Amino acid sequence: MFHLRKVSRDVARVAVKTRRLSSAPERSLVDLSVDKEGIAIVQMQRAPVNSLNIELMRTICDSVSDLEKDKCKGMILTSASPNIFSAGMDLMELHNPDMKRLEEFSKSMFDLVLKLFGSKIVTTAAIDGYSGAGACVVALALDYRSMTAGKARIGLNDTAVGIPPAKWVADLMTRTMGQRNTELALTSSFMFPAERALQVGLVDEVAKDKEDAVERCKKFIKLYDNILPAVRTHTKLSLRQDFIVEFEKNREQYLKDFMNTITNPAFQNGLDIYISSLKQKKVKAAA
Ligand SMILES: CCCC/C=C/CC(=O)SCCNC(=O)CCNC(=O)[C@H](O)C(C)(C)COP(=O)(O)OP(=O)(O)OC[C@H]1O[C@@H](n2cnc3c(N)ncnc32)[C@H](O)[C@@H]1OP(=O)(O)O
Repeated sequence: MFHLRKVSRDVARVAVKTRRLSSAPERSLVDLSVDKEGIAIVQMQRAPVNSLNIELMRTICDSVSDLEKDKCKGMILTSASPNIFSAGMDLMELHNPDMKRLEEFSKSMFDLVLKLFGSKIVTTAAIDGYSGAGACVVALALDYRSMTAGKARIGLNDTAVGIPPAKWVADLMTRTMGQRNTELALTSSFMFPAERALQVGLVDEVAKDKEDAVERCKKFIKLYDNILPAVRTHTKLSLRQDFIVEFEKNREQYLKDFMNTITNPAFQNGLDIYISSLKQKKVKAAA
């Protein structure tokens, strides 16, 4: 039987005072700070929309590794962009890609999802704005999500972009929302406002603004204050092991499938149109 007791975590190295790690140039895509309680804020700051390119994904991944090494209590993934959590995968990485870079991109995406999903620390997201496709996948890989009410939307709109969701993506969503809700969400590419996302289990709480969303994440992380970190991690990972093992087993195939989808001329034609429509929207808005 596990003995649950109040533990004094080894946060001294990280929590003596609020620390910023964003001064190093390779860290400029995220602002990373740790408060005196050992809770880290990993704030994406790849303007304008935090689209996930190789560098941003690697930076988030490395930040989480650092926080694990430092035995942080938990992390909150958030965004510096007002009204946007992240626009998902960087469409420019997918548009007429260089094959070597596309392979690196796919690997970085897999590494990030596995790092977050299998992280030893408590992982949360404060979602204050749009969180589509790849960004929704990233959020789903975390332990907890709070999302602001209002204009923010979250969902896996892969089918709308012309990407049939991979089995692992569907599995990840099913673990959180169940089979029926996942089927509806994936086939329709529905983008959920916070209240609807809460109803289907896509997010855990609705917040009134970003500050409230961050506070809710902190409160969630602190729920574990009375649980031994090693026991919590062991329990989490044993419950997630099936997904991780299956992913590692099929990783090469997932890579091939993703690369085949992206390099398919029909997908590239659709992407041309999609990117033009994004640019057009901007032109129309400016007119
Ligand atoms: C784990 C992976 C498995 C799942 C695979 C997932 C694949 C994907 O993630 S594909 C990406 C899906 N994302 C989208 O479809 C979002 C598209 N973007 C939008 O709907 C809107 O841009 C927005 C709601 C995010 C923001 O709207 P807003 O009006 O504030 O800004 P815009 O003027 O539209 O955009 C500003 C600027 O950013 C460019 N941009 C937008 N999204 C992306 C993106 N995903 N990748 C690259 N660039 C993006 C947009 O074209 C504008 O660029 P310019 O300033 O140069 O015109």
